[in-house]
Amino acid sequence: MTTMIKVDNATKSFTLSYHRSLKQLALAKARGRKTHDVFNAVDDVTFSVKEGEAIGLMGLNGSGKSTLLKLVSGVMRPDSGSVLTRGRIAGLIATGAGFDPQLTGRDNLFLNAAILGMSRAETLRKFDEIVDFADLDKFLDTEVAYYSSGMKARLGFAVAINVDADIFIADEALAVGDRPFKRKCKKRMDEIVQSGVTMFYVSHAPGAVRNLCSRLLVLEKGRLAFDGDVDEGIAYLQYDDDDDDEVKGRGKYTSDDGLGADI
Ligand SMILES: Nc1ncnc2c1ncn2[C@@H]1O[C@H](COP(=O)(O)OP(=O)(O)OP(=O)(O)O)[C@@H](O)[C@H]1O
Repeated sequence: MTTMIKVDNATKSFTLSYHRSLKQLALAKARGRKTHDVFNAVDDVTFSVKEGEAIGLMGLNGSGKSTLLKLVSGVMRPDSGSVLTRGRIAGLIATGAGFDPQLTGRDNLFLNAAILGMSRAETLRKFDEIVDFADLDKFLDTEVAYYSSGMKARLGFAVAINVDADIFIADEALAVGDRPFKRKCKKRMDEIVQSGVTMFYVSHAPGAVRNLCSRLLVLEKGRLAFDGDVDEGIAYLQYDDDDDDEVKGRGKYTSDDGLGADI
């Protein structure tokens, strides 16, 4: 089967600066104190994803999930190692990025679709489906400046989720929609997986990962700590489904963030 994502020894470092003002920085330097630290947000990560696989990515806050997703989506390049992908990548990352508040929902729909690589003809073909999905009919010709944050999110999701892609990546963006909208997104993501599109899904919700994914990657402090069966990975994380609020083992999870199991 074709390999769609190939990540080899990928490392991405960030600089953590300890001082905010120039004065603080100068004082720290004069006193011979450390002014910054370099750390690996993604640390020597290697894995590959085959066509049609649905991969979940879990880990504690700050473990490097979003950074890894940015490497896969091409938003960032690794400092060392390599990240190769095949085909068109789309997904729910930074949905609605590039919205112009002075333009109407309709104009922003076309603008956003263009940013995501859709031609005008493709957007016109999918227009009704996108509007229907966003459920913003009455407000389509209202300036986006007057949209609630939920309405903006719906429009952004509706466009992103309708882009034809070979690899679909989603970064827990679904957590902001209301319950019926989350349900709609879940159904659409199921359809995307069923249609054979490769899925890369970042979530803190074990239920959602169980429902959608056939394999799980777990990041710990930037390193790939687990790669395998979803249930085994969730057990590795020591998540207890029956106890939403308790902090256990490697982290705290609730079953109702994003696409929780209860949907
Ligand atoms: N642009 C950046 N510059 C500096 N540090 C960054 C940058 N982006 C992320 N980091 C740091 O890298 C680490 C990993 O962040 P990342 O957002 O990838 O984690 P995450 O696993 O997605 O977390 P969460 O579950 O909270 O979304 C964190 O310590 C974060 O502060």
